[in-house]
Amino acid sequence: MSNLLQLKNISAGYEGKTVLREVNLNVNPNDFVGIIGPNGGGKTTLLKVLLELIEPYQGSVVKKDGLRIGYLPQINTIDKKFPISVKEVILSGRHANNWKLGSNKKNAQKIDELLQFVGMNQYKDTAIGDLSGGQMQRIFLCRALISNPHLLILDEPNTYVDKTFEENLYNLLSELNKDMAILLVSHDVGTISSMVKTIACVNGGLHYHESNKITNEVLKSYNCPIEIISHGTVPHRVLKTHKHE
Ligand SMILES: Nc1ncnc2c1ncn2[C@@H]1O[C@H](COP(=O)(O)OP(=O)(O)OP(=O)(O)O)[C@@H](O)[C@H]1O
Repeated sequence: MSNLLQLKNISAGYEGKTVLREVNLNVNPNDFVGIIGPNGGGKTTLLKVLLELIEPYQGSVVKKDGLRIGYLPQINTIDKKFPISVKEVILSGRHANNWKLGSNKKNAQKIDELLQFVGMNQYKDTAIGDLSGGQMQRIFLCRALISNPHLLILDEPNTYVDKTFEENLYNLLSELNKDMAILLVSHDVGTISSMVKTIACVNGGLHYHESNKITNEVLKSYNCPIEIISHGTVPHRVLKTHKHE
């Protein structure tokens, strides 16, 4: 198959409660899909299904043979007190894909290359807990990349990233997208629209839009009145006053 990955008619949730209903999604090489949706809409659950961290109630996940996935989790799920160095965190990404780089020398070279890529060479031996949220996120990006993935999955990568690195991150992602497909979960609807190629709205079901234009129709699947405004080069979103049922 030419798809990297297919979700076929997936329903999934927790303890018998359904969060995702009849979701279909195809991911092809060089796709760049922005995943948006309201809080609790099931975006992270969708990623867990893709990563086979939870088993769906119904449907199947079909992966291309040998598919390697790099995953950057939401940083608030990470225990900052975990006693492990930057270098060790990056290396731990190899195991996620059973990916062997060979000699220690090759590992060290690859780590240096990745740290250079995110501008953090001097932090190789620092304890992960001593980094700021933004720095930690960059290290977890290196971890996601160490196995040369075909598909990179990012859950809210811009939550902690400082403004100076944010633009840098988007440049890095468009560079990476030349070699790999990217799925990016973000609340920042405006930013997502300027970077991604297509949009998936996840709100129990999944609505796929073959374009990166955020139209009224896309926003309707959010069930919140959102307006996008542009401020210099960084678009913002505005929520009008509204009540959730
Ligand atoms: N481990 C869990 N056990 C039970 N319920 C869960 C678990 N994880 C998530 N949920 C519930 O599943 C629903 C979807 O959560 P999920 O984290 O997938 O949403 P999300 O779209 O990623 O939200 P957010 O934008 O807030 O990150 C929520 O109602 C949440 O409370």
